[in-house]
Amino acid sequence: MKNSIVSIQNVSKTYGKHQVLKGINLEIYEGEIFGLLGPSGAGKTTLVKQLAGLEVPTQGENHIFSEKMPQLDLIKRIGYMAQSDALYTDLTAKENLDFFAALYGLKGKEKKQRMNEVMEIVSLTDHLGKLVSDYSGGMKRRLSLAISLLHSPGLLILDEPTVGIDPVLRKSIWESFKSLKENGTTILVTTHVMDEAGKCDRLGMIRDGQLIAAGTPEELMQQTSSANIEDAFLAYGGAQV
Ligand SMILES: Nc1ncnc2c1ncn2[C@@H]1O[C@H](COP(=O)(O)OP(=O)(O)OP(=O)(O)O)[C@@H](O)[C@H]1O
Repeated sequence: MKNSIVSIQNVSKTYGKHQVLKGINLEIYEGEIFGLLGPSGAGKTTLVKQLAGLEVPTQGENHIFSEKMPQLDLIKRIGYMAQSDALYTDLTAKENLDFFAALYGLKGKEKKQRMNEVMEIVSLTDHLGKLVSDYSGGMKRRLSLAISLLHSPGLLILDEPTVGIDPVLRKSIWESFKSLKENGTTILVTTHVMDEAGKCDRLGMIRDGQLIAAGTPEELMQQTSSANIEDAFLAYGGAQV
């Protein structure tokens, strides 16, 4: 039996008169890399923010680790990387890491070890002492990713983590996702990049607030007789992503 880590149960969200999410049902299982794909404005960020505990649904429920969100204890077990970096630019990377490590209750040797490990994963070890204002866009994304990993979360939610990151580094970041997955971390990632979508264990295609398809990349391509994910998405009625 697969262990469900994320359970989205009939979730809808309305802002004023605008219904942004429409009756979404989805299960994400332990150790999966699940990709959420969809055009701009489809509702991906709205959904992942709910899963990170930053928003609540208008209808329906989200359960993480079998418990109803939002809940402070659950939030501590989730790593979240938002679409825009939430960094203190007038501090160094190390000072940023120190700040977030303190929020997660990391101290002493453990803190130092985790800080080194996460900076190693994102290849920023040599830039620990640099002011974040002197970081490039891609370096800031990587630092945000390092911060989301600090407390070794069981569920990692990444909203377009590789925007502004060059292909070589993107490849190495995806390799780290794979090793995190092998250690049991469940990863939910939103993306526009088709090549990344193909690396996910399963994909969910979202359009106009509705989940229009979910399955492995192979299943989605087979069901639509498509040669690639982009064509499968278009066949499901998705707009250009
Ligand atoms: N706080 C809010 N108040 C009103 N409307 C909102 C709010 N947040 C999101 N929306 C609207 O909800 C819709 C979905 O936005 P969302 O950011 O979830 O899309 P997305 O799929 O993540 O897009 P992108 O790929 O561009 O990030 C958009 O029309 C957006 O304007």
